[in-house]
Amino acid sequence: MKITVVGAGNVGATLAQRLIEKNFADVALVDVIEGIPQGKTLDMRQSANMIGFTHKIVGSNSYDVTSGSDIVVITAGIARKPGMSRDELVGINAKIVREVIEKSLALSPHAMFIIVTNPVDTMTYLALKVSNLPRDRVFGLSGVLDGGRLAAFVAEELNVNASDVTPCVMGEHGGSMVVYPRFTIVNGKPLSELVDDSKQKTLAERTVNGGAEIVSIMKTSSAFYAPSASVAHMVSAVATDSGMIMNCAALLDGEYGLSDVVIGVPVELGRGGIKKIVELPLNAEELAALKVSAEAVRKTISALPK
Ligand SMILES: NC(=O)c1ccc[n+]([C@@H]2O[C@H](COP(=O)([O-])OP(=O)(O)OC[C@H]3O[C@@H](n4cnc5c(N)ncnc54)[C@H](O)[C@@H]3O)[C@@H](O)[C@H]2O)c1
Ligand SMILES: O=C(O)C[C@H](O)C(=O)O
Repeated sequence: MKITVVGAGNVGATLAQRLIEKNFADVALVDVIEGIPQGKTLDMRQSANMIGFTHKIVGSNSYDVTSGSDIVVITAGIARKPGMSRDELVGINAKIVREVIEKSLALSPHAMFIIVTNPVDTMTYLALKVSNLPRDRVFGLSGVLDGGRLAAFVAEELNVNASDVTPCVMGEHGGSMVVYPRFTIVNGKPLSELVDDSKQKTLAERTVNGGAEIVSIMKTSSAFYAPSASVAHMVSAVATDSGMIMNCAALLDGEYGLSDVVIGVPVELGRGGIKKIVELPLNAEELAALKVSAEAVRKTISALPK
């Protein structure tokens, strides 16, 4: 297997490290900044003796090294600064994502694309349009990360391990994201039965603001450890054909009564990408919140440069 990561910044380089350390694929890392992907991958190669990986990792400013990739992860782009919303990045990042898709698809026509660049739902929609690929091969990082945050906060609140929590966060990777306590399971029990409404609200609010909280603390960068771990988790599901259900930014075609919009929904991941979109039995209030979220994404999609 061969995986390309485009963007050798915080998320991209950390992801490349996580992937090569998993040792199930060769990795190519590409960036526009001269020397950065080359230097970072040389550095990683010099850890093979201690870590024990045997696959190859290369870095370049040219797409030649990406040829024949099975998976291309796009992390190239600008990250927000304190006080900004992810949507403010739409114009600048759309140009970058368009260029990356065109260049990488030309050399890896059978690849699937995992989009990380923000605003991710809209960038995934753009990637689908530019590539003209089916929706099973183009999807984005959202609910795995947002769910990871919810799991961390629930674990702190209930004094359990984060891995005891199966979180459920759907919708936009943005201000209208929806946390579903009825579908968030802690050691077999729904979160809605374990904490009162007010605590559920607090946990949901912290999750929705999870990215902004980190930006406001770090000031010069946004999150990258949990984001890179989330993408590595998604890539592993594809590589091992696990069929694991993960919440990803996916194009809807009638599911949840929505079409021609990308939002976070549970999907079954395996070889070939999205095997199936899972429709949870949402009640009227839960479904209404998802529809509001889809409208927020549609608004950002309408701001894409023509
Ligand atoms: N979807 C999510 O959940 C999620 C999570 C974390 C970060 N993000 C987003 O991912 C993106 C990257 O975040 P980061 O923290 O790694 O930023 P970063 O600034 O550390 O790295 C971005 C890299 O992209 C490179 N780049 C820019 N234009 C390029 C191009 N045309 N071709 C190739 N490389 C190019 C830059 O040189 C830089 O090295 C941001 O848009 C951020 O908001 C999304
Ligand atoms: O918050 C950001 O801008 C980066 C990313 O989307 C995140 O949620 O950490």
